[in-house]
Amino acid sequence: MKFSKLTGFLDDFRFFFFYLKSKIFIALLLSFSVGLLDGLGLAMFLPLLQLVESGGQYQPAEGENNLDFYVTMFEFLGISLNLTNVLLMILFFFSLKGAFRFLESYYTVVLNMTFTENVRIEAIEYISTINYKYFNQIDAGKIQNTLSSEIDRVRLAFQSYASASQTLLTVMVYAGLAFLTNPQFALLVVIGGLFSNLVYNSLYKRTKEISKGITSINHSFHSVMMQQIHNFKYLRATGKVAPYSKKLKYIVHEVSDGFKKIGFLNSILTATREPLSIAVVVVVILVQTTYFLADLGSIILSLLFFYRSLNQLIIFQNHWNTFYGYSGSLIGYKEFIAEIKANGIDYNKGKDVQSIDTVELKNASFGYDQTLLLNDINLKIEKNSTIALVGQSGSGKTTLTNIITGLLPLQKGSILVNGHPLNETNIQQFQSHIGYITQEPVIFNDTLFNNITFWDEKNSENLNNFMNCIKKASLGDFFDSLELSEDAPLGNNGVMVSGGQKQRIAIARELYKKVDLMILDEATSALDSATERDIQSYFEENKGNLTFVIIAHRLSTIKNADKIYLLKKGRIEASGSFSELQQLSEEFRKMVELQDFGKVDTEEVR
Ligand SMILES: Nc1ncnc2c1ncn2[C@@H]1O[C@H](COP(=O)(O)OP(=O)(O)OP(=O)(O)O)[C@@H](O)[C@H]1O
Repeated sequence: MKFSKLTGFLDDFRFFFFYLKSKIFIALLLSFSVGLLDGLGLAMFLPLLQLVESGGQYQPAEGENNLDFYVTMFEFLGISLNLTNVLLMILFFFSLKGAFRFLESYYTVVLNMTFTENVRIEAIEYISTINYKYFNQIDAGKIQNTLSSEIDRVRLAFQSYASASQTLLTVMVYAGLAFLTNPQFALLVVIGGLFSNLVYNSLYKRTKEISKGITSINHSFHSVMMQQIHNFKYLRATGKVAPYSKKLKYIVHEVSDGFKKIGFLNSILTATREPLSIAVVVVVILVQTTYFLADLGSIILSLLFFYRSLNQLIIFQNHWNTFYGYSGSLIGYKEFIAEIKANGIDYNKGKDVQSIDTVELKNASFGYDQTLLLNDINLKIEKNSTIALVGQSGSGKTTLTNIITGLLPLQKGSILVNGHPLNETNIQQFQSHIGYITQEPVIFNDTLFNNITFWDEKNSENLNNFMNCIKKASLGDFFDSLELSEDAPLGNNGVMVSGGQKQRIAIARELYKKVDLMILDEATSALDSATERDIQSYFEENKGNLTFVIIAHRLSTIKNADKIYLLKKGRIEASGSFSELQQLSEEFRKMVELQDFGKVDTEEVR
């Protein structure tokens, strides 16, 4: 094993040890015990052969035989070496080996499951720390693929690594016993092992390269597949399902080709190993019988150990190549976790937030790169006030709400929550007081009850609360029409409900949550006029009891806002009440005129 290989092996060991601690050593100890007990049992064949040879009376063999001490030890313990005792000892060692084999086998399952569980939990924890800015930039397919198939491949990598380590240890036990029996054999085992390793080295390298390739193709497969599902309606309606599927099929072929190549290399390894090891055994026998005059028992026993050792070596090499086959995923997973660590935030540290009273932005600037999308923003959101953000499409309204909710970090300036810097505040707690109703309502593939209560227990208090929110969000008629009432499923992305219903369900969820700060991002865009009026009147009723930040393209929604901010290219162009802004800003006046304000219309300013 070259030095770089050894450090690679130790690196992987460190990685697995991190998840399993001393469990790894227990598993290795069990494998060692199995090998040793097997060896001890086999070694009893030596006195057995000699007993048979000498007609029942044990006579230590003449010449080189390092296992004699073992036989003498039995005599020392007062166990006389007659045929019955030797046979009983053989039975004893192999029965004990059976018991240890059971422990080893079961413990290996425990080890695998503990590893998989710990890795999955770690991945879930790390994913929950990802900051939104990084999330916006990362390929969603990579996250999905890592969490599903890649983690599984990492599990398989560990499985083969553990099996390889266990068999390697057994190889060493047999080699050690062979060495004790006859050093020449041991030397030949080592030479044989090194020789076959040399032959297979390039195959290992190639397998590793292909495996890395498969991991990256798998990422793009998941990415393309997710997009197909996400945009299925569009693709179906515009006859683009088939051309898009072509992309997917191409990737499927590529993955399959990669696996075939690995399979081909594995087949070479499987097919050539036995002839190669037999060739080594033949040479060993020839050398032993021609040049060394060891006694027959010692030769047979050494060969037995030697052959077992080689067999184990074959198994080891198979596991090792399988490990290489999955090592691409292991590397990918390590890189993924390192990337997430570098882009993660501890959302649960900092000053506690019991409620949101004020949120203030001071000279706040933000950009994904050098280009600032928000520039020198100053605004203060007072408790129970309603502020509105207006401006043309792309002016920065959504980005500003992402800053207010702590989703995106500022590049310059500061954000204060209740007068305290947000970066020293417990963001998780702060966000738990925020309701967010977006242009695209978030619907989970679950029941109406779970969608609104976020999987709360279904007791009478929560059900009452749920029904109140249903009524307040004007979902009463919809609810009455449901055969399964609160248990009605909403389907994937809410396909079983209309756009307006989806938005009202999202509103009901925020009402149930009892928030301090409600962000409405064009919340009424999918509602019909009547429903819009209902929701509007709900906001009117709650105006003064709750803090609202409203992004509204329809100016009718915000005519009573306490303060309206007009955004232009990431800057606040003007601010004031509706009438103040009409006087202050030509642009706002035009927006009002364009919407023929006075009627509740449906046209949008974009
Ligand atoms: N993830 C992103 N990476 C880079 N630029 C982005 C990203 N998201 C938004 N932007 C850019 O930021 C600018 C402001 O976008 P934002 O969504 O805040 O505008 P908006 O006023 O809410 O628009 P609309 O009314 O159309 O929703 C746009 O120029 C947009 O291209």
